[in-house]
Amino acid sequence: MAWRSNHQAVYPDPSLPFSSPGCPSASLSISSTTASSYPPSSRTLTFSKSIPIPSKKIEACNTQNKEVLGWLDAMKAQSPPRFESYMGGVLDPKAQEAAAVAQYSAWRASSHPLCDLHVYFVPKIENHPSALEMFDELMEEAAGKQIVVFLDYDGTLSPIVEDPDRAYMSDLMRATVKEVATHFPTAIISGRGREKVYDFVQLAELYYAGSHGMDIMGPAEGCNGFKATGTRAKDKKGNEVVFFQPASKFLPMMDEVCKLLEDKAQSIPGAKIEHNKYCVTIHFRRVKEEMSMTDHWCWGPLAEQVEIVLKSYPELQLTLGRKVLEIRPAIEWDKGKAVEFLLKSLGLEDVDDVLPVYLGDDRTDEDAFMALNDRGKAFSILVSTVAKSTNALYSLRDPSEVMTFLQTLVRWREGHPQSLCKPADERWFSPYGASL
Ligand SMILES: O=P(O)(O)OC[C@H]1O[C@H](O[C@H]2O[C@H](CO)[C@@H](O)[C@H](O)[C@H]2O)[C@H](O)[C@@H](O)[C@@H]1O
Repeated sequence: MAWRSNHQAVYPDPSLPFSSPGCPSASLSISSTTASSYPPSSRTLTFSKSIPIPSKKIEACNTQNKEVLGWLDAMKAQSPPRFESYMGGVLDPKAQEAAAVAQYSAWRASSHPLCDLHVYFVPKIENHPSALEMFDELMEEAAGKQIVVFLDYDGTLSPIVEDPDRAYMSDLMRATVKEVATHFPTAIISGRGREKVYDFVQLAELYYAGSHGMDIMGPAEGCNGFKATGTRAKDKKGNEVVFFQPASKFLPMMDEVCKLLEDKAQSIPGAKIEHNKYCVTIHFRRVKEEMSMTDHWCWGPLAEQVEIVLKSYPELQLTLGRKVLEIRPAIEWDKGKAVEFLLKSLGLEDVDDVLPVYLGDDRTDEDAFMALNDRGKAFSILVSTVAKSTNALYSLRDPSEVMTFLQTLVRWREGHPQSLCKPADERWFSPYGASL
């Protein structure tokens, strides 16, 4: 396993033409190995030291630390951005809304005049057509293949909410996912701890990969170089299951880091530290973005605390999500590797016979989109209400469209009982049916 010691944030989103207020924009530069494509395959982005940061923005973020400002700027790029015209200046609210609507419809149309035009707020846009509108075409590709479904949790199966402990999925979504799992091998791949995401989903029919894929429960036999290690157990059929945890030796370190951050965050209103086993998540969503007369704590000082802790742990790295910074082991393992691992473990790696479908909303899902793109035949679907730079080929707006898509997939499967999809592989079993 290759190790990385990397305290630069990975996957900031120099997204589209937009920059956000508050923290500096255009302060990121992509390293030479990655500049040709975004998101880059090696994911080592560096922050430019040369671009001056306006003092007003430094004040607003209440930090002068350029590295921290870079993190915050990249984190903000994950959220719906404000629209700035190329002529300079932020558009007024009505123009912003119009720009957002025009841009989004261009982004997810299968073809659109804006795609070929450079207009003042949309430079050029790649298409990520709606997976619902393209459904029939997609299913032509699926003919005769075993579909495997991979689902992210937050923002995909459950709507994004202020309190991460209350990110419930609806009963209808649960019933839909359950139906999906009766027809297709299905796995949930989440940044959350595996047990936590299972508590939300409560379905025994699925595979679960928590901590951004660093905590997988699956078949024990291992395959293609992945030696199955870890705690073993038996499922109901007597199949041996294994917990695959490539970062297991980091657990004491993650406990330590979580404790340190909890101590630091307790005096910061709105800050929340979430222990996701092999990943510690620092939530900014309920922290004031800028300092005010009454709030002396804001994003800048919280991020500075994160930096202080991170500096003492060279074996860990920082990643970004939707209003979260995350600290995780600097190992070469991510959601993309987890997808590959699961496909291999399930004997479903055959590119010609198997069609993986991955739905996710976050920067961390880009690793899975990239892995599937590398594989060739797969459907990668970004869930987003705004136009974003992504490796996904298709898009869906929100969890409600995700549910419609999954229901449509189930109905399609029911209408094609013989001609499509192989019978379930004997090795396909539910690890959560095991008495653990
Ligand atoms: O991989 P995922 O299943 O998408 O998990 C990614 C992170 O999701 C959660 O945070 C996000 O959702 C919260 C609830 O809606 C929201 O409050 C937060 O701002 C979002 O970033 C989860 O709490 C994190 O631990 C996951 O890493």
